[in-house]
Amino acid sequence: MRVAEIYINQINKNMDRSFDYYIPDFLEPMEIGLRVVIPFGVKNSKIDGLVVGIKESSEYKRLKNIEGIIEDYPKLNDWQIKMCYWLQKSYHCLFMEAVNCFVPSNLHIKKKKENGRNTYYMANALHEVKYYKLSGKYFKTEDYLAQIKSNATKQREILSCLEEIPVSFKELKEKTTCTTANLNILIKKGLITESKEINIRNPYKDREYQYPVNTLNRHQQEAFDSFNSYEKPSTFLLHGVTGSGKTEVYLRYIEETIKRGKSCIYLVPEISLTSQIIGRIMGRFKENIGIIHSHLSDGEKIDQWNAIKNKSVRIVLGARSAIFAPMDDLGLIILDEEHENTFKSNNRPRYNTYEVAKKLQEFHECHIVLGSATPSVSSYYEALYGHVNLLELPERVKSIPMPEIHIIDMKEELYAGNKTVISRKLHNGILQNLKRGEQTILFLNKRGYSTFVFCRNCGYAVNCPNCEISMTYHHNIKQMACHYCGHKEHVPTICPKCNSDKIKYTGSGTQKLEMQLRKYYPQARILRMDTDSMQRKGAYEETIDLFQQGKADILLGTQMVTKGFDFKNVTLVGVILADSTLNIPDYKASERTFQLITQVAGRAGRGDKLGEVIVQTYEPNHYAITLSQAYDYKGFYDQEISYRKMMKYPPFSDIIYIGFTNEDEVQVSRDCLKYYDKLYKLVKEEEGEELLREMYQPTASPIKKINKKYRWYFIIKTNHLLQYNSILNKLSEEKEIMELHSTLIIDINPNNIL
Ligand SMILES: Nc1ncnc2c1ncn2[C@@H]1O[C@H](COP(=O)(O)OP(=O)(O)OP(=O)(O)O)[C@@H](O)[C@H]1O
Ligand SMILES: [Zn+2]
Ligand SMILES: [Zn+2]
Repeated sequence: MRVAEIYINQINKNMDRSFDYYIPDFLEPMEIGLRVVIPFGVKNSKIDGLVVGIKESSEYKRLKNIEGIIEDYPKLNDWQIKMCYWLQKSYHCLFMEAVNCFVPSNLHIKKKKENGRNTYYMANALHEVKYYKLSGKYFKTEDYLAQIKSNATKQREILSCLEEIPVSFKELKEKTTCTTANLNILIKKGLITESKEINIRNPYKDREYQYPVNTLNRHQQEAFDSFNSYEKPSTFLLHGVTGSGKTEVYLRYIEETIKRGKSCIYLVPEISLTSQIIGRIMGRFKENIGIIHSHLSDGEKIDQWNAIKNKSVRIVLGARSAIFAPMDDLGLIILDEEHENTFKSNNRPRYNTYEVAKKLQEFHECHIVLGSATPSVSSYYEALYGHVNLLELPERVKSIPMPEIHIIDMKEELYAGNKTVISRKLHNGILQNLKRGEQTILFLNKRGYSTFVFCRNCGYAVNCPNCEISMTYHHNIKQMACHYCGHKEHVPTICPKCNSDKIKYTGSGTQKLEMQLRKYYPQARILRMDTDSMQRKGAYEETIDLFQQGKADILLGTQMVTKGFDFKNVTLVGVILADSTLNIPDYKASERTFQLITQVAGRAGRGDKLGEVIVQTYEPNHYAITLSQAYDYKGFYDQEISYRKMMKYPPFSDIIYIGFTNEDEVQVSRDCLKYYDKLYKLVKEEEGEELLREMYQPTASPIKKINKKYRWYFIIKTNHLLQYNSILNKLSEEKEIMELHSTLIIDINPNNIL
């Protein structure tokens, strides 16, 4: 018997290797990529696994046999298995965690007996519907009946009720008492035929969408022609100002790719998966679209998988996880709003979607298009000096002017006696807009009500007991909540430390802003959009629809309101406090601030009417603010890139974050230091001084504790990522490291290290 190498479907670092099993003859020809059921452990419990290799013999003795193959389970192709190994090694995850990116992991495996053998199938994949009809061999029902014994009552029953028009199994079941076994016998005898049809569970299928074709303007045409002139798989950065019609260009790229007989993946940040983008793409391409996001059930994922595999889906639209769609003939990957940090995964595997796309390019002849009004500094750098082709849309469609941006120094507001969070200019703007019936978007990067509750007498601040970070007061629940762990607490009326009753609330979040707006502008219809108000399913789409239809005057919210919206009647945008992103201790804080201001400003004046933007800040001279005011992307890029170069931040290095968490404060520091020492030794032995200099000392994390777990970390700022990755992989196989009590997190170029 031949031998199969099998990874067990379990997320367990001690099982992160393959196990050998015999392939019984009845399961030949076995293939790599199939899902099988095997006995495992002393109890021989049945468990499923993935075949990753097949060989003639094994170095181990007394192997167990594979029990069966799971029918209907998506088979992994060669390139997908290679991708899994690459993900495992590059992002330090378990092999099975990588596999789970490609296929649904929660299998409801069912067993059935067939010809005396166990066979397995998946209960989730029930939405594949089977149809039966008479085979067409004979003319009359009597002729069919003549082929079988008179005592085979069930078979006779089936034949009597079938015709040459297919009937679903469900319908057949209602009329007869047939079983699949009865049907299979009839199929074998050639009397009936079976066909399968996938009933795709697509919630968007029945909605009517339209997005008429726009004739490309000169810049769009150039971007389109340039893309078309590349034969070999290439990467592009489409840098187009807000409202320049990037979507239209993407849709043309897709159309072209489909024409060439290839398939497309269109990725957007999770939050932008709104009816707006879905409507545009469905409106243009109708049926052959699959929509993948993190809220799909496993059954729905399998449906999508099958539809992609049998080519009834040619375009996949989705958030970052859709990059793993099983397209064998991929021709194009689009990353819309490529600067968004949601393209980096914060869970294992902690992959970067763009890097995954580049890896896919090695297996498929596909183009990659990155698009943004505010490209990440790293992507733009690549476009200037690397292998990325820069395409530019420097103006808005129909030459609509960019809205004018005003900077308001909030210190001056205070001197002038204005103690509210709304400057006089913004106030007048809102009033005027209400009068004219035009819409306003207000952006504040903090949710909740008051962001800081403290005692004015002794300075005691209310912190989360689990996280050692200040809690935010939420007015709707009249409680304080921790934004890291969700812990809730009543606000003390008396200071627990000094018994004074001088408890003060400061700092303003979206909830408080909403209450203030309702007070100042009682006539206004106001909508709030943040993670608190968007918890209910469908709330997001509803809010956007209401605003789109003009049923509200003001939309206020967190980052959610800054992205991608194309509302023609918005003429005023206010940034309540630009500083909130600027003061985060992160090397990307300026970049993030520039992007947020530019993006939210870009929501104004997209129709016939002129737009205006008011940015409130305490740091009116910061370059991220002045250069966004001037719409000077290139100027911002130049300033930022020289700072990155001086500090050796990406793109001039990669940052490897190595963190530990543990409920025990002493243990976590000990484990972190131990790991650091081991790594230090290994790097010294294998690589030498140059790499050692790239390691920074371990320390407690800026947020010392989250969710009751203490945190320590160190970083490596490196130009030798590949060497480090292989050393880290080696280290994680060492017994001492595997036995550390603390949880280890390795994150390459993380979104943040707080
Ligand atoms: N060639 C064109 N002629 C006229 N209108 C166009 C053309 N191309 C696109 N549009 C329209 O212009 C508007 C803005 O386009 P789109 O939303 O694609 O901009 P964008 O570049 O993606 O902007 P943002 O980065 O702000 O999301 C849309 O309403 C779109 O239908
Ligand atoms: Zn006090
Ligand atoms: Zn907490």
